[in-house]
Amino acid sequence: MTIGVDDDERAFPQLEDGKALEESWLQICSRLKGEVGEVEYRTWLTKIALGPVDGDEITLLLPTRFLRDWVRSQYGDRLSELWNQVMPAIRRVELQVARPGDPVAPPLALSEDPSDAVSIAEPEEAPRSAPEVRSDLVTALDTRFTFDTFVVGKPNEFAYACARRVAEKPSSVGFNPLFLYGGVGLGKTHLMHAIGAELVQRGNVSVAYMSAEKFMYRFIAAIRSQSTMEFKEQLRSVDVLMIDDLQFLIGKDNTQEEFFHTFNALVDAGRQIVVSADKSPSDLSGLEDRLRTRLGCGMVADIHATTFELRISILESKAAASGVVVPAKVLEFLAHKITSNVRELEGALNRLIAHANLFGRPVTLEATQDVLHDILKAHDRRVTIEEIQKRVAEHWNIRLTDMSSARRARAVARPRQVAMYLAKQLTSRSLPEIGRKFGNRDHTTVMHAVSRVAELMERDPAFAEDVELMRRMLES
Ligand SMILES: Nc1ncnc2c1ncn2[C@@H]1O[C@H](COP(=O)(O)OP(=O)(O)OP(=O)(O)O)[C@@H](O)[C@H]1O
Repeated sequence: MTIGVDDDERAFPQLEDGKALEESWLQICSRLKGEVGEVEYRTWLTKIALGPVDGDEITLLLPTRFLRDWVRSQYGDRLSELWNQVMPAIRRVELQVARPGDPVAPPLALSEDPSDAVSIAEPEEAPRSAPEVRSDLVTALDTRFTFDTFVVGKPNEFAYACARRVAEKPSSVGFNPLFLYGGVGLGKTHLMHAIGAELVQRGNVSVAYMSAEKFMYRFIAAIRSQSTMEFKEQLRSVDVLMIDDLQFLIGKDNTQEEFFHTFNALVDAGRQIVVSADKSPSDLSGLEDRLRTRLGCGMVADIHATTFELRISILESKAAASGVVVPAKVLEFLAHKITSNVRELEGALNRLIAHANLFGRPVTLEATQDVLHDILKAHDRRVTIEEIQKRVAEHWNIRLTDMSSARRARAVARPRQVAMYLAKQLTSRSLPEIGRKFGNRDHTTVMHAVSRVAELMERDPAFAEDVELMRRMLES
């Protein structure tokens, strides 16, 4: 088959050949979608527009240099193969950045779902794993976190309603940015992923979700590799940008600055921003004033601590989804005992369910007390990290603020490590949670502190006695 293209003209082929080209493209899209999965397809591949054909070469156009490079590196070979299979006259595929005035066929609208439009057998091979391809900028959306699996109650109904609204009508006046805040493990990340999943499912939007920590590391990496322009371009080409745990940017002035510019560029271009943090914008001291002001300009929604009723509903829903029968008595017991956050509640229930499945025994109250012995013990003590920091600071005669400061002098660093060690031993907080309470330190710093203190306790009996004394005081 030949494609009627005048050599000098490099025009998008019209009439029959144009139609054939479009049909081939629909088939290729359908195959690609089956191979890479819905989310990835919508994020990256719907940005491609058909460009001109020149002899045996077709040009595919992308809106930015970054996208062009990304699509070339991730899908370039596959695109060539598919074109060649579907339309053997095409032997080469050229990927280019669209220039103003380029003759192009528009990208595929999502309403024209290619898999519906053309019936083609799905490929046999397993789809490429999304996290691998997206890890460079975005974290793949967790498919478990949807609106359907989010249990709504008084403490989170407002945040839930706002999240739904943004998912239904992104960038509406008054909802941009959407700022979700609340304590640890109360569902902020879950709601953000739910927004992303809904948006991707509904329409032709590209969604980027990442933690503020990842934002910073990507930014630093871009500076090192002298590719900040690409980083900016990549971020600014998305329709919806979601940044989780923004409090991580406190004290990271350069990254804050970059985020501020990205934020402005996106909002000015009518794109949606969703941000989460552990405090409201006005309480995020340590963030630049101008950023705090802009963050508070849209909709600010608080997720409150769970109530007993909400904890029960969440447990009921998760138990039902697992298929294991968990008696109401056990659910009530857990909802009474584990009040701090949903993540822990869920973790406890999952452990019970795993136990029941493994040993084929029914879940009873006795079994619960036995299986969750350590978690329940930690909750009985109810020692808080703040309390540990205060007692340790008093004992070693340092300022409480040094628990979160950047000072590295041993007289300060050692008691801080002891406090981290005790926080790990006496509370059920995870390493990242502990790190956050110690001036937003990384979980690896906490891990190092825990092993360092354990090692010192083995070597130095006087030090071990000090730490043990501290532990007894805190436990009593
Ligand atoms: N209302 C809810 N319904 C169902 N599951 C929930 C709800 N709230 C929280 N969860 C579950 O609890 C776990 C922790 O939630 P999530 O990670 O969203 O918390 P977070 O507020 O982002 O915490 P962090 O401050 O640590 O970032 C997740 O597995 C989530 O699915």
